[in-house]
Amino acid sequence: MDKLIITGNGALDGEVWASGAKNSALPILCATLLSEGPVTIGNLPHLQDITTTLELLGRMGVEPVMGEKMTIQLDGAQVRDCHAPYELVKKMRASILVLGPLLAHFGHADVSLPGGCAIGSRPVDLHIRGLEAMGADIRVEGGYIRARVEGRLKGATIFFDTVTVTGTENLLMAATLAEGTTVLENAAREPEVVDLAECLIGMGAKISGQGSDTITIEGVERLHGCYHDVMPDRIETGTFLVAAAMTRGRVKVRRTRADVLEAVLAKLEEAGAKVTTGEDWIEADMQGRRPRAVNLRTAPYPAFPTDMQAQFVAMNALAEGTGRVVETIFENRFMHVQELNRMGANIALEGNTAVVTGVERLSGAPVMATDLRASASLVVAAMMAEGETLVDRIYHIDRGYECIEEKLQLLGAKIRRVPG
Ligand SMILES: CC(=O)N[C@H]1[C@@H](OP(=O)(O)OP(=O)(O)OC[C@H]2O[C@@H](n3ccc(=O)[nH]c3=O)[C@H](O)[C@@H]2O)O[C@H](CO)[C@@H](O)[C@@H]1O
Ligand SMILES: C=C(OP(=O)(O)O)C(=O)O
Repeated sequence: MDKLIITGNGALDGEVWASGAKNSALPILCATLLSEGPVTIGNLPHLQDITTTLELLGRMGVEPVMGEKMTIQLDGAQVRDCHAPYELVKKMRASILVLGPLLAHFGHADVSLPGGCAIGSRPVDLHIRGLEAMGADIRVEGGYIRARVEGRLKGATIFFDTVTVTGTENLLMAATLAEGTTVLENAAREPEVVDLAECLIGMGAKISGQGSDTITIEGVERLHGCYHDVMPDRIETGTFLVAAAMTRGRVKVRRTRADVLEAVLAKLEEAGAKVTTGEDWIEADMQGRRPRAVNLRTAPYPAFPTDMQAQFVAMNALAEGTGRVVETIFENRFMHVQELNRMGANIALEGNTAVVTGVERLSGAPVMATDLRASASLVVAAMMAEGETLVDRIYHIDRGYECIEEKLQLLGAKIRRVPG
């Protein structure tokens, strides 16, 4: 197992680029199962989760064709086996996103239940209820979701009890090939849902309202190929900007979007960063100042994203004052707290709230990555800790951050990978 070794080196300074968004690329790869022609996807990030998804689609019969400039072409017409096995689904929860497309296009799907993960129980009951409302017959047996439909799915009005990102994406994809109109109410407004909808529209789907909490889909009989570029990764972007704030430095992220990061940028400004933005870049400059601790509460978009919570806990750990960080999406997304405390942080957990009192210094220590963003928070903290930090189990970080050590080295960090 590879490890990262980081030596605290003070202020980051420089420019880096954002990769394509993992949480957009994964649903878009699954959406190609709906197509009857080649879909070409550009700006795909080079990540373990992408490799796992391509392996999953490959098992179904879809052979990726690699093109120039990191493009990949996939054709849903090649599908011959509508089955997502446990051994792949357990590696990556987003595999559940093949359920809606397979059922809508081929009338059946056997998809392993993803189960929970380190951050929470992560149920998929709303995906199943929505597909049932569209006429599917679904049984859960032997750890698998076995879904069948006679003819086409039927359009329906579906109200989500809770805002669910993958639930919205699964039903959005299923509805594109359903008979009649589907209305998704209390739908997720996340930019990655909008990116998926735009790709589906390119494939010939009739969708309106994406980005609002009511999405309307007029089903069509078939979808065709198209070209689509994956949007920039707002969470990777935010992680680099927090690293600037944490280290009292300056980081400019290029090839990104400021309009999808408003809640995060507002918190960086509250922490004392000078934030400037352009058409496709964002810069955070702390001008040597220590950050001020911020209070925040995670919630569905456009509120503060749960995927940035751990990184802000790390920043608060070295900030001036005390910040209260409330996690409302996942019941166990504070695994980084114990590891940060081992580095000298002063963080107390009170139910779903981390009370973070900033300390003057953190010290390097051997720590363990427990999930994707927890890992990112440890890396960010290590860059400002005294001495050396060894981050173990970094396969978590490789799921979501492309070339993490190369990009941080560009900014002046002392970080290297040690093969395990
Ligand atoms: C709303 C939200 O912030 N979603 C986050 C969630 O998306 P992801 O799609 O993984 O999770 P959901 O959005 O589906 O879950 C949101 C909430 O709804 C609940 N739920 C979900 C589906 C379901 O069928 N039943 C149910 O009860 C979950 O337990 C959770 O509390 O994790 C991703 C990875 O960290 C983040 O990128 C998303 O921003
Ligand atoms: C937890 C994450 O991803 P996943 O839903 O794939 O586990 C994330 O992107 O922060």
